[in-house]
Amino acid sequence: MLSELTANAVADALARRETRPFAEVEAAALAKPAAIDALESLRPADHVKVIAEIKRSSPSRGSLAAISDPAALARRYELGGASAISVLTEGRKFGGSLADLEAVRAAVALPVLRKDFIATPYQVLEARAAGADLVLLIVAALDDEVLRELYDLVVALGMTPLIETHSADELDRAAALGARLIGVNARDLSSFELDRDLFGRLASRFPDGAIRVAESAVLTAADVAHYRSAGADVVLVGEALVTGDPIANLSAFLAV
Ligand SMILES: O=P(O)(O)OC[C@@H](O)[C@@H](O)c1c[nH]c2ccccc12
Repeated sequence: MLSELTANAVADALARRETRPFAEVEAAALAKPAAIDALESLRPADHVKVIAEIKRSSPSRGSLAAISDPAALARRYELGGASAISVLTEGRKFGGSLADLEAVRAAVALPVLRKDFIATPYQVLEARAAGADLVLLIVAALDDEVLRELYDLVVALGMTPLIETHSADELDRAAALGARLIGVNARDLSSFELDRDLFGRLASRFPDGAIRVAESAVLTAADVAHYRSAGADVVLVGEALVTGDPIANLSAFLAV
């Protein structure tokens, strides 16, 4: 079942009146320098890798941090050893924007993820035009036909799709796409409840060769260790980094 949050965000995306014509965004996307190869940056290593997220607020946690200068925060993430930066671009619930992503892109050499409720090709083109290297696609939000269309477009534009799942069935759908980078979100987008053990229960279902990302619910190094021992190659962390000292937290997480 589609959560209310996801359903509303997808409805917003589908209903948006675009200010820039499709052809113009497409041309801007195609004119960009090539995207960074995020599969290379996130390749499994003998240490866990971190995707560090820029997130002002969320429906489950309310306001987290003001973040007046996302570019400065992204530079701290880079300095602290993050392997990629996630930028929430959803405005209504998460307080983000594509302008945040553009500012981050200009400030760091790391791959940048557009984290949003992506439901249309227009949003994918917009992501590339803003300089994104990765695009999040949430399996629960998309039927297989649209998921395939968006996945193929992300790849055709030279970007990497991060496929978000929250159940065995969704993980199987991600595998059927041929996804190389798959996340399990510990947060249930309907109830907002966290289940740190979901990743571990699903870990054996990841397709061979896929990079395994544990998303959400990392507050301490012990949480990172928990995910790592369950098989995570990468952890995606928001709250702990925007509310705490990002450099100190990153160094603790990377030492796991
Ligand atoms: O702040 P946390 O618990 O570290 O979580 C980060 C990230 O996983 C979370 O922001 C997220 C994961 N999937 C999403 C989909 C939409 C919006 C947000 C998200």
